[in-house]
Amino acid sequence: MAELLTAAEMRAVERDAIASGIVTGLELMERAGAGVVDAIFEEWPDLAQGSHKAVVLCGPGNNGGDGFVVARLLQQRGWTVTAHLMGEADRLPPDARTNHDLWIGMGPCLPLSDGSLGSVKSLPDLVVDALFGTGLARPVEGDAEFLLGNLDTLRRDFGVRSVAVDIPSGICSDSGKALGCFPKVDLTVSFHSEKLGHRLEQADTHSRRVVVKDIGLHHFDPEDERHDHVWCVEPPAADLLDKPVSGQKYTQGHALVLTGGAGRTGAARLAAMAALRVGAGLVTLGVPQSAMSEVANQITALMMIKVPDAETLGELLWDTRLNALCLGPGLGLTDLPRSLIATVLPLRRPVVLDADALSMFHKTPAELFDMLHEKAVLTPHRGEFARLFPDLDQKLKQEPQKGPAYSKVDAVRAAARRAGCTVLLKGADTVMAAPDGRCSIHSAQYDRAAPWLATAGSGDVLSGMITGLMARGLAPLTACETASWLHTQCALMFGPGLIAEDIASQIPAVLRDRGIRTPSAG
Ligand SMILES: NC(=O)C1=CN([C@@H]2O[C@H](COP(=O)(O)OP(=O)(O)OC[C@H]3O[C@@H](n4cnc5c(N)ncnc54)[C@H](O)[C@@H]3O)[C@@H](O)[C@H]2O)[C@@H](O)CC1
Ligand SMILES: [K+]
Repeated sequence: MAELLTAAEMRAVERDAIASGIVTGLELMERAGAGVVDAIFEEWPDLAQGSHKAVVLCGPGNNGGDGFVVARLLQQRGWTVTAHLMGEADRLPPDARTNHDLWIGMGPCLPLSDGSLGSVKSLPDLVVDALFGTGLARPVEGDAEFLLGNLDTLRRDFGVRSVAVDIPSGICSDSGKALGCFPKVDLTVSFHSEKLGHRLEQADTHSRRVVVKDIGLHHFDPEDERHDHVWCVEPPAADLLDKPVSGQKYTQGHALVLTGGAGRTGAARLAAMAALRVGAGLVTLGVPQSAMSEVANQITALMMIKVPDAETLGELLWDTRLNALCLGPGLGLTDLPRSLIATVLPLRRPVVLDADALSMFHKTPAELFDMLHEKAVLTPHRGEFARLFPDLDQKLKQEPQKGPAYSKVDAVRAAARRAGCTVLLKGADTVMAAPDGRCSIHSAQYDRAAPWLATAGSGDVLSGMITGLMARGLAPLTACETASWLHTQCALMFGPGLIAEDIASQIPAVLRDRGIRTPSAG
């Protein structure tokens, strides 16, 4: 998986490299600027030919320094470039100052003003946003705010292209939140690794695309035992999803999904089908008396068993082959579900709690947390998260006044620690964390945007996938990562018109696509 860095981690990587003597800050800045120019020409090959006009907006820190490198390299390609500096050249940090001084020997450097983007009669072909990067500390105001706000209009109405250096200015690189205003750019070019802010919140609304340019720094090792890095979920390895050729159904686990009463069993059936499709050997629905005939009429490969009360469930779970459970989808909010949960959790078996199983504890979250354990997974959407962790949700909601802002990663890590289990907070930026601090983000954004996944029952399918993967023996966080990727991939494979029933039906195609062998090929 690919690392996602905070600003502090990025600074530490840079500091270590400079201290070791393998590179200087000035060399890193040169590589960063050259990376931006390469990315511009890769994105728009027509700009690589001939002479064009660029405006480079340079801020008061090293992001601005990168901007001066870009200005110089474009000018050397025969472009007409104007740089605009926010603040005083004397106050630039040393490497940025050096690049500023190199630039003023080559072309104009004007103070940043509300006219920096030119007039309708003299618009540039390209605007480079190098105002703020990982050092954004407070909301953007004044002329910078005005200019950034205009970039989208220039793109839409006049075809002016825009590129952000490192991150669109105004977006906090640790949280993805806007501090004041933010631009909408065509392309963002970051360095070394993506930052959290490229994946959190509505990241793909401020940049249509992000590319990362290598600047010769050291990457973290995914096998590193340290728990403080955040990882971006990537496609799971085929052998994680494949089944052993000689296996029989019990080697792949037996999941139990509990349904609600009559008329409310659809959500659990969706979850159960998803658990079966991701490869659990057997999946049984635990059904109250009132819903027995409804469920019996709807299932074929799934099995069912009557679970009228907590006592029956307790007896059923003497069978330790029932090795993963799912409670919540359509379960209801009465006393019965509460007693079912109180029966399941002390057994410390892998379990997913979703939907009603979360909401029913909104007045007494501590009661739930006391029962949870490290094999449990909570899969709240934002509303359910707010009910269980109101203080964390409140912090997350607050409009930030300084950077780095409190992020979804901070909130989900705190939630996992408090609950003592893995927590997965759903969204286009799904954040999942284990109680020991390990954390990943699955991003259904940019070229993996899957808006059709926002459909009734979609979350139930995700819970079922996690349950099925845990039945197959995956650890909770790995099951969450794998399921989030599969869930989105199924939606992308199906395309527009997707409803919840379609998601799990795409799993075979997704598995084939991942290179999972068919028996005949084995
Ligand atoms: N850390 C690294 O390894 C590298 C960093 N590089 C560049 O350096 C950038 C980080 O540089 P800096 O740490 O100097 O940070 P920035 O250049 O992002 O900004 C910091 C400066 O902006 C001011 N500032 C922050 N928010 C403001 C606001 N809202 N209004 C007005 N002024 C504000 C700060 O007081 C400070 O002067 C990266 O984003 C990247 O572009 C690259 O040169 C490559 C290597
Ligand atoms: K920027």
